[in-house]
Amino acid sequence: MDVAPPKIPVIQFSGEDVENGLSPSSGQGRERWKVLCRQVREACESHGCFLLTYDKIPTSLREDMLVGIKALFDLPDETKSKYQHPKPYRSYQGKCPVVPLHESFGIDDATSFEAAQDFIHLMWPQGNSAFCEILNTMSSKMLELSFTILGMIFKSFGIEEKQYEALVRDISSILRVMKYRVPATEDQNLGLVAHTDKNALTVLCQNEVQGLEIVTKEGHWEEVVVPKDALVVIVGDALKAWSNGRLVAVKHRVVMKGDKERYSFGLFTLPKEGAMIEAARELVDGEHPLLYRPFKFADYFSYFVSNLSDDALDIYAGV
Ligand SMILES: O=C(O)CCC(=O)C(=O)O
Ligand SMILES: [Fe+2]
Repeated sequence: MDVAPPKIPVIQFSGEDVENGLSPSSGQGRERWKVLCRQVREACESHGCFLLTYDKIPTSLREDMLVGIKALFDLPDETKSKYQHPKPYRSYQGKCPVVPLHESFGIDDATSFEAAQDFIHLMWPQGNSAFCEILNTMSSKMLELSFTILGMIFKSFGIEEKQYEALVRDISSILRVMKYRVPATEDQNLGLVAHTDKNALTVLCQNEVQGLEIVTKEGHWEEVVVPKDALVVIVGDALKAWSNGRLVAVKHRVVMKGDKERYSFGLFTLPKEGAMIEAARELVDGEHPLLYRPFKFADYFSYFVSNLSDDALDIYAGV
């Protein structure tokens, strides 16, 4: 008898759950919050990702964002190519031979109005204040959500508040927006090559076109069927190292099927330039010996960019 593969966990919480969980006055709310924190941690331990429905990122904002992104990719190649950045994974990337279906931009700290404005101004010199506002609001909401999720993981591991505060101080973000074209032939349907995210935590949002796949613990590719209103949360290498390998940095890719273009965007939280990643003391003991030496995230990232190895974290920081 075939055993159905374990399903990717779906977790639901609301802005009210977050408030109740953190407010000192609500006993019941705090209990529910504890359960949610455990669900989040367990999903990150068992799958390295989960699907989330969360009402503080309204559907209308998601829709406006997707409309704006489509208009962005509809700009002439010449305009899009003006976005060049010295750091990897930011500059406009289009029709690269390895992933010809994929186009993307990466905007550092789009949560700052000035950064969002600079980007918009380069793409639309005549102005596009409506999309600037949407991009900035969406990034800020996604960053706040990322901090909430990181806080939930810390709480569930029983890690002191001070360490969480230090992590938050040391985090910045990149907003990446992506388009995947419809493949001309079925054998050329790879939208994005298999990889683990190098950053701490990724929160992804997509249009109705599915395509994301993850490698299960059993080593099989499994499609992530994302419900219409859900977000996808993915653990990256930095968080895996910080958790001393307790959380899984799940390998994933995008495979295009059907005849519709896929649009997605993700908020990637990552340690700031110069920040160190060091396994939390509470997560290292006799049963869980230290797996990764302390390292500077930026150095690890440079190492990855020049080697592009699948097991970069183990090779670079494994003890
Ligand atoms: O488009 C997607 O849903 C996935 C994107 C992704 O995995 C990435 O940019 O790292
Ligand atoms: Fe990814």
